[in-house]
Amino acid sequence: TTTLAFRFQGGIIVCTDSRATAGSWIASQTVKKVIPVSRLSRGEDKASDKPTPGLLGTMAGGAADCQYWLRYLSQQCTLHEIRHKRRITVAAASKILANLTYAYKGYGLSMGTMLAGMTPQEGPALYYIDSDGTRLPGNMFCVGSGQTFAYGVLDANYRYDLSEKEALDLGRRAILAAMHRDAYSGGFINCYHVKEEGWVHHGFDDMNPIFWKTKLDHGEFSNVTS
Ligand SMILES: C#CCCCC(=O)N[C@@H](Cc1ccccc1)C(=O)N[C@@H](CC(C)C)B(O)O
Repeated sequence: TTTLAFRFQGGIIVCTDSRATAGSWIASQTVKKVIPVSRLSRGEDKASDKPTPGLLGTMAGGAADCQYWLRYLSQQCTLHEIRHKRRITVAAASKILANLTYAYKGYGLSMGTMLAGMTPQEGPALYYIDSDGTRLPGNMFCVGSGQTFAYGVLDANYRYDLSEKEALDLGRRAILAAMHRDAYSGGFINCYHVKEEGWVHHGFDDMNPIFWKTKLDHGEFSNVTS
């Protein structure tokens, strides 16, 4: 897995790959590793331009652990919003998950997650939470077996004042680099933009045509002979 998220002037970009593995077996190429955490989404979240209010969570590590506990978190967030009649803050949502993983520390959970959202109280907020019980606020995180490849691209090109298009393209290019080099990352590039009104899905695109187009149009990956 390769997942990334970064804050910039236009909100937060969240991008992931879609591969699940079991050793060298590729179990899936179509895993949805970004899930809406508040407002349990019903049905397909087609790439559209209308923002959906709420937070996004990302998955890396044990597939079952991530799927189970992010759904649990989503339910806890919904309960919070019912009881307090207002959207949960990213700080509070991440604390629910961090407290849960810390309670299970040593039991063998494997999860590396990020929570991203924009609330009136916090503005654009991004947290890293993992199964060790670590909870960190930050401006940029890359999580998963391909994280180092993604960091290389982000660290070389990130600026806070990127335009929305530049930020989306940078997020996708960083995931592409990791999908190319990391055997445990691949499949589709899943990309979201989180802003004031909520999140917008910007595509679930097969990496193959994107890789060859990047090579052709930008002369990158020139070490690769077709
Ligand atoms: C078979 C099968 C289902 C997937 C098994 C399964 O959890 N694979 C894991 C790798 C892993 C992790 C811990 C123990 C063993 C195997 C996996 O693919 N994780 C990806 C993210 C999840 C959300 C898909 B990524 O981190 O690589």
